Amino acid sequence: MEASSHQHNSSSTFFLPWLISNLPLLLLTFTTILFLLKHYKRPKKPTTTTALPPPPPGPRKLPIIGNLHQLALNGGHSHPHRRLAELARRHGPDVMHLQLGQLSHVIISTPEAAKQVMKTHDFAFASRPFLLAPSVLYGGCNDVAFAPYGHHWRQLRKICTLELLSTKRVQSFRWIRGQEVDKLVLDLRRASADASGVVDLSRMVEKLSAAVISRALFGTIRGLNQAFLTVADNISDVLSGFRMSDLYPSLTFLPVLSGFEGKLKSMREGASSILDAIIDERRSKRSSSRSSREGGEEEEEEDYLVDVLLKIQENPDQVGLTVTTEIIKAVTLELFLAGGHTSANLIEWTMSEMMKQPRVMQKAQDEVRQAFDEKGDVDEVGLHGLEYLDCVVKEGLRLHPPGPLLLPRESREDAKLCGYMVPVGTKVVVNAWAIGRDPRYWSDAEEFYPERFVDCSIDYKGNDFQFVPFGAGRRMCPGYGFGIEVVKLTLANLLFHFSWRLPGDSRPESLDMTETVGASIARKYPLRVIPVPYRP
Ligand code: HEM
Repeated sequence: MEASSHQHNSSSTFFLPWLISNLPLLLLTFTTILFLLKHYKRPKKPTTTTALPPPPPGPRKLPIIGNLHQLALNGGHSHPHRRLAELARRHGPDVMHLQLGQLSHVIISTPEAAKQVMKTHDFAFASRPFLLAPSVLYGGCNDVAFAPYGHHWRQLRKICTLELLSTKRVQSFRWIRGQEVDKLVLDLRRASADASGVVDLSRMVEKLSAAVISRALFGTIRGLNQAFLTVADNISDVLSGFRMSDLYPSLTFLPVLSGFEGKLKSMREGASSILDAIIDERRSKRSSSRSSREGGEEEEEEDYLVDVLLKIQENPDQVGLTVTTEIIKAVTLELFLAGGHTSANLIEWTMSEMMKQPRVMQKAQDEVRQAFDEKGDVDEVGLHGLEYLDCVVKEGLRLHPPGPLLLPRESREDAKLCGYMVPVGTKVVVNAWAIGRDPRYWSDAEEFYPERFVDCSIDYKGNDFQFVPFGAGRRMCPGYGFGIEVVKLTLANLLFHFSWRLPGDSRPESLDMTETVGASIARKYPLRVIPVPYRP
């Protein structure tokens, strides 16, 4: 007891002087704590307005393959644009998430969502994902369409819009289109004199379209065009669809083991050696015409698209990009692929739709014949007043956009789409085919009815998001003017010079309209028809 009272006394005698001497420090600490307590703000619990938006909805995913099985399952339609439209209806009408292999994809299926991707957030979605086939075929990112967003793409895109595919340049090739369409009409006349009179219009139109673009690109180069056509045909097949090598990019051995990479490399070598020969020939033609000009002889050489690129190569200060021969080869090959099949497919589908609906064919024919009857032939300048033909072409594009899923984009930053979060690096696929058939925007959407475009300002120039066959925004097709001229001139000639019948006793409504899968959607079965000349 005594010991404890002693202890107590000794501690109080020690504590008091300590307290007095440290009082200022204690007061400071105490007031600091009080201050901090008063001004400390608890971090707010996330409220619904500041919370991250949810990811887009989508069907359930399986391990490893994600949703690949849903894309592959036929369900009556084997084509990706049809299958994606069907899945979107059930799982994500505007924006749908699909895990395809290792890659996160977002599928856009309505005009509202398309507007957000290609207008509101166009900058965020202006890049392209890495795809093995174009990367090997174009020797890295030497081309335009598959190049990621950046300096190289911006400069090449400028060259495309200002130099290669400008309205003036497209007009300068009017004589090529005229000559090739005249050849087609002549061939059809000859065929109509044959016993059966049946022609494979799909093949003939394909030939015409390839000839127009290859002559605009390279002029006429003996023997080389046909070889180039064959190589380019094979290439366009490998550029289509979703490929395993792209969906599992980390499995780099896949394309090697399957032989796909080897096939791509040999295609590249084939195309490259033909293009080298074409470019050499154009270079020497240019230099000989330069020397004859210097020698006082006036020899005007036509500027084909490859010449425009060679000129830019010779004057590198013109653009902020060194245009190498590899770039020239990649761009010309790409323009050939982008411009050939697309126009041909649009012509064959529009003709097919008119074959199914003789009323539309007759109306379009009356318009064209009325415009050119006196002259006896169609000329391109006179086409611009033909309103119904315009509507027919638009309706063809609405129901059969040659690139139904446009070209894939990739998000360069996180973005909010229709209330959903789309993280950087997501692959974005716009289903232009589904958008063109959205029943909220198009009445009797499945019907070929060109009158819907009469007195209607909706156009394909990238401002109306319910109709985006050429895409919109920074990545929109720069060649639509070129394509549309070929399509209109060909259709007008087919309508003016011939009436059309189906072989045998086939009824128009029974014409098969099955699609085949390729870089551009073509008819599975060629359009076999009988041309009956309007005038002998
Ligand atoms: C009816 C004919 C054509 C159709 C339907 C068509 C359609 C398209 C589509 C859907 C795209 C992707 C747009 C996007 O991703 O938003 C595209 C891109 C492109 N098209 Fe066309 N096209 C046609 C004709 C042409 C022609 C004739 C050329 C050139 C000769 C051409 C050159 C290109 C190029 C270079 C790109 C890539 C643009 C880029 O990524 O910056 N196209 N086209």
